[in-house]
Amino acid sequence: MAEVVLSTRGITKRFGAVTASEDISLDLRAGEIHAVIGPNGAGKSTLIAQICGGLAPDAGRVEFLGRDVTARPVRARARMGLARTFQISALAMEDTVLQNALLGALGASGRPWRFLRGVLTERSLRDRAEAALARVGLDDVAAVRTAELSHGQRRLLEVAVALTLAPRAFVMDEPMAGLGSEGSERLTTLLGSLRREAPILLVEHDMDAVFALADRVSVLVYGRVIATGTLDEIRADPAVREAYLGDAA
Ligand SMILES: Nc1ncnc2c1ncn2[C@@H]1O[C@H](COP(=O)(O)OP(=O)(O)OP(=O)(O)O)[C@@H](O)[C@H]1O
Repeated sequence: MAEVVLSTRGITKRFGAVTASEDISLDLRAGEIHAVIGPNGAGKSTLIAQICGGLAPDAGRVEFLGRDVTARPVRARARMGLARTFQISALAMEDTVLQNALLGALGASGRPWRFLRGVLTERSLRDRAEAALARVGLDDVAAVRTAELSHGQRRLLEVAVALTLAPRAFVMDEPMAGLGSEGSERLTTLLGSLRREAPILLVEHDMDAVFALADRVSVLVYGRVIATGTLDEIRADPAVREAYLGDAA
């Protein structure tokens, strides 16, 4: 079986009376896209926040590249190669496409932000940013202000920013949200090829994308993983059919 790159073990998080994550153990293996699906409020965002370091679990641990990273902050995990894309865009809209990619490359280099001005002329960072833009097909709009991009292009730029980290794993929070069919097809093709570079934990509502991309799926309901398996296993699982997919599955 492929190496486990990222995992949670018994992650639990409570907000008052609500248990948003209950004893969640998940693995992301080399080469795979592992989708996490679940209805609104199932606890997907809370899970991602604990995996990426924005929220500390009440119990359990997160391991990345064989290390316990539970106590490490977001930036430390990012520098290890844990690349996250956001549900709500974190791009600087007034900056150009290339500048956004450079900011990602600078963050990955671990250097302080005051070196930003020098970055525009520094070859290695520029190369890294330009390579990431080419990888997602945005090299021809590198000089364009990010605010002028279409929604779909911004999603691609987010992936490019994540790529500048030289990622060892991606965590993607609803990358298909708000995309039309052309945008989703383009992003689906890109994500399908990215799994060879680094595995993807894909939190996604768009079931077409999940069915097209996922090697395995975990179904989250009321903070618990009720099933993990291949698409066929998930489709056939009676608990999943009842709780989430309904008879249409
Ligand atoms: N900071 C918080 N304080 C209190 N309750 C919270 C907090 N964050 C999340 N919750 C609760 O935890 C549960 C899980 O929320 P979460 O946002 O993780 O779900 P989700 O699956 O990401 O939902 P969606 O698909 O709507 O984004 C919900 O009942 C939510 O109200």
